[in-house]
Amino acid sequence: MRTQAWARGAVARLMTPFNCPTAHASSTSTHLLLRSSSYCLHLPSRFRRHFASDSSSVDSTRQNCHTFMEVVQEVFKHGSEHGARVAIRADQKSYSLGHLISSALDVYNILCRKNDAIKDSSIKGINGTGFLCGARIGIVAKPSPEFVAGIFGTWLSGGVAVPLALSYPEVELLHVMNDSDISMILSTKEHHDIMESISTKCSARYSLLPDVESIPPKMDFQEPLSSEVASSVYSLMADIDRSNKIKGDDPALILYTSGTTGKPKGVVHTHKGILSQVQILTEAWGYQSEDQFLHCLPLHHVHGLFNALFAPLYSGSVVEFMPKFSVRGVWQRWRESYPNDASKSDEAITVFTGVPTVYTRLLQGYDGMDPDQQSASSYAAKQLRLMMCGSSALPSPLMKRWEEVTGHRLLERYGMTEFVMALSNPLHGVRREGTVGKPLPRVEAKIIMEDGTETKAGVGELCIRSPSLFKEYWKRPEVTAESFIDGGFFKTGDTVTVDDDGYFIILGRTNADIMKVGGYKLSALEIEAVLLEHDTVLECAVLGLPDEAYGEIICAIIVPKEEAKKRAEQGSKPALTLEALTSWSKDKLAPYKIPTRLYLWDSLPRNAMGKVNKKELKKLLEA
Ligand SMILES: Nc1ncnc2c1ncn2[C@@H]1O[C@H](COP(=O)(O)OP(=O)(O)OP(=O)(O)O)[C@@H](O)[C@H]1O
Repeated sequence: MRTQAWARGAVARLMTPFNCPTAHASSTSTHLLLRSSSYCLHLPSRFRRHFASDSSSVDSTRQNCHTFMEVVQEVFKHGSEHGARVAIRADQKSYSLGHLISSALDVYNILCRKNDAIKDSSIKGINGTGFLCGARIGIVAKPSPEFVAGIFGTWLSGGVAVPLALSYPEVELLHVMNDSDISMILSTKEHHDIMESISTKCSARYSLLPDVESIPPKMDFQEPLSSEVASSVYSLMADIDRSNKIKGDDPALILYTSGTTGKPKGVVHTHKGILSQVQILTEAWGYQSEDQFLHCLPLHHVHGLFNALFAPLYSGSVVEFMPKFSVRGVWQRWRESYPNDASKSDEAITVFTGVPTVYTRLLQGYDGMDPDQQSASSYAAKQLRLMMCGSSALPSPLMKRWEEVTGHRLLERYGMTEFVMALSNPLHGVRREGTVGKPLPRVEAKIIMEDGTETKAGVGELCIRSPSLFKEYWKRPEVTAESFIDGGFFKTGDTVTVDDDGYFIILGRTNADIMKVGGYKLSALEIEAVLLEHDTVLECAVLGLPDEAYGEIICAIIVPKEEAKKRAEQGSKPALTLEALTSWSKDKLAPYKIPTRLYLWDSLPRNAMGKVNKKELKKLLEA
């Protein structure tokens, strides 16, 4: 029987003496390891349970867990097979949960070694436990196993992980780092120089994330971990856990909002909240250990982090990172998964989630393919189990076209940095276009009108209560206090209504998408949805601009489709005029909803999540 090299490496690394409070506890298990002579025993079959669908014992122990890391530890403890199963794929390599944990323990060691320095520079005001006492650890890495190990290692150490965007310009990165008082930055070789220099500027420590070892290509990934290695790694984690007990209420994560309506705010999530959220998503969307996710989203927002990473890992699914979204790459990956001969590859993708712009771009790519490739692509996409969309409104024409091409009626859901996901169309049942469905399990939603009273069917502000609600805005106690109404419901700032069957309709951000025109309150999202039905329109953003007579006037910024642009260039005329748009809109929109100003642009400025910052656009247009 083979001994797994990575696991032996992990054990060797675990023998590194710690200069931290947990060192003594940990050394007990390292002594045990020193005495073990064989790593080749397999665990008894009763421990070889299925990762997610296993029945009694894993489930019941999981229910007693208060943190995501406790769940990871439980799963690892309950079966060596689980530790050896592929959890992540990236750059043509596969990584098991065991590899991730082993690397997380390395990160723990790094943080232990720099413990005093980290604590010195960590600020008060956060009630964390563990040896890091809630110090913020910035994680700057592309979507990769190193990123995941960085988060796990931070959590094991009692730190608060702050995933940072690689796309941020230096000023913004510095703003977030200074705002969250980062004590230490963990990054990878690729970003070494810039991160080292930035860490100096914000007086933070800096360290490289250790490389995560991958499963050797020829190794059967189902081969169980040797029992002694598995139990040694587990007992070390248990030691850490005993002496470094992290509580469910402790802060675990700070994520920054997209900044669509103002300067990004740091949102603090607890361990308990994170665990609740992954359980809610697993239950609602049927995530399972057979699932394989193709992940092409940034990891500093909830969509990429929870929906496409934490919840799949919790469910025992495989997450395959495609760090740079590529239209061609996604279609190709689906075609490889399901070659057009009724076969399915072992690594076939089953779940995909994206923002509306991702689906728009995938359709553009599809339109550029030859008929054979189109048919192979449609066939392959149809075989996936689930395709989801969210983070901004999914326009009806896009939803319809996607369904024609792939057979998938996209599951649209609604979420926010502050509570992750709250409303969703169903996995089974009617997915209603133009709506974001109903509250997820254990989530409560109510609509509060301007006078402060609740309405069951009218228009008002959506308020959410959920076990996954954030703890607070980082260092903004007044803003936190103002964001809640009685009973602990969070005010989302989104104006919504419901249809006759209780499906929620998002009318938009109250302070960016709700326009006040001549006494009417209008939803920019509703008008955008109609304009997108026009043959010429590829993308659009509708917003209100100040006007003396009407309060605001409706302005539409339209990105025309390529063919329309070409036709217009040939005829030396604009792709669309305001007159033409007005006449086309007459039987689709009430007269007071028809835009009175039109701009034709080549593209819309979007952030990493594909969102348009209307506040910035307004400033630009007003100027
Ligand atoms: N399916 C959806 N349809 C319409 N809007 C959505 C949908 N999903 C999310 N959103 C919008 O995204 C918002 C949440 O995004 P996020 O938490 O990133 O904050 P933001 O509003 O973009 O930024 P900030 O809070 O900094 O202004 C929601 O409040 C809502 O306006």
